[in-house]
Amino acid sequence: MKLDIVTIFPDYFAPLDVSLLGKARQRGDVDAHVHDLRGWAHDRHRTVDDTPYGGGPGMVMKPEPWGEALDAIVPPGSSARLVVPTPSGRPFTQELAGAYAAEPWLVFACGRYEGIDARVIEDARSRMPVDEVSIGDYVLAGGESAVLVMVEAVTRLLPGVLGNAGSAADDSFAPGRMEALLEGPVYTKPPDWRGRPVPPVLMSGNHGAIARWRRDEALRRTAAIRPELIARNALDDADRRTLSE
Ligand SMILES: N#Cc1c(N)n[nH]c1-c1ccc2c(Cl)cn(Cc3cccnc3)c2c1
Repeated sequence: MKLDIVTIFPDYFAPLDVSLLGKARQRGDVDAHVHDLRGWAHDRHRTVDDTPYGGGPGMVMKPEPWGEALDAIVPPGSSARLVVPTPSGRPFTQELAGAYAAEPWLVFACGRYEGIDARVIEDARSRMPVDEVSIGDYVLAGGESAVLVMVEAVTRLLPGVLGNAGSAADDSFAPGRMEALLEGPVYTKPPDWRGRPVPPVLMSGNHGAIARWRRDEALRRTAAIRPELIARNALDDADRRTLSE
């Protein structure tokens, strides 16, 4: 996968060089590049913002630097999808992360201030698919944190990145039977810690009993914390018995 990120804070993306994503980059599984938008701002002060037409608080990101940046990064006719974080975007979900993981090339536009001049998105839509996406119902100061979240959620789904292909498939919101159950508790050594034992079933070696216990814990946790997700799952009689306890 090819990733391009445009931002006025390139240092925000130093985390892309660590952990699993860093290894994926070193292996060449992910070809990621971070671009400083100010490289396409040509005045002495590298200005990227100006006052909003119609008045109002704050500043708006000028269209010219963005237009030149996207022209330079995405040549006409190439196959990039532009993803623009915005508080008013469609929700970023595990399903969307899965769709993005199948894309050959994602370009992320990180805005700041009160947002990017709307004509930038309009112009980009004339030559590439554009998604305006929000990572949640809270307010950030810009798009960088959202892009870090989306890049992590997407690249961990790429083959070989996790190093354990099965774990992405077992995610709380991965497609499949447990597609919307919250993760249950996990344990590791020691078997007893501060007088707190690991649930014996997990050391029984009975894989059927372990799977049932894990699903029951996921059902109980989901019913307690996100009851609205229960209906999104295909429940069997054993599940319904657990939830009725
Ligand atoms: N994704 C997402 C997301 C989220 N979930 N919260 N905030 C954002 C987000 C994304 C992009 C920008 C850009 Cl560009 C500027 N701001 C600051 C701002 C704050 C309030 C109103 N207008 C602009 C952004 C906030």
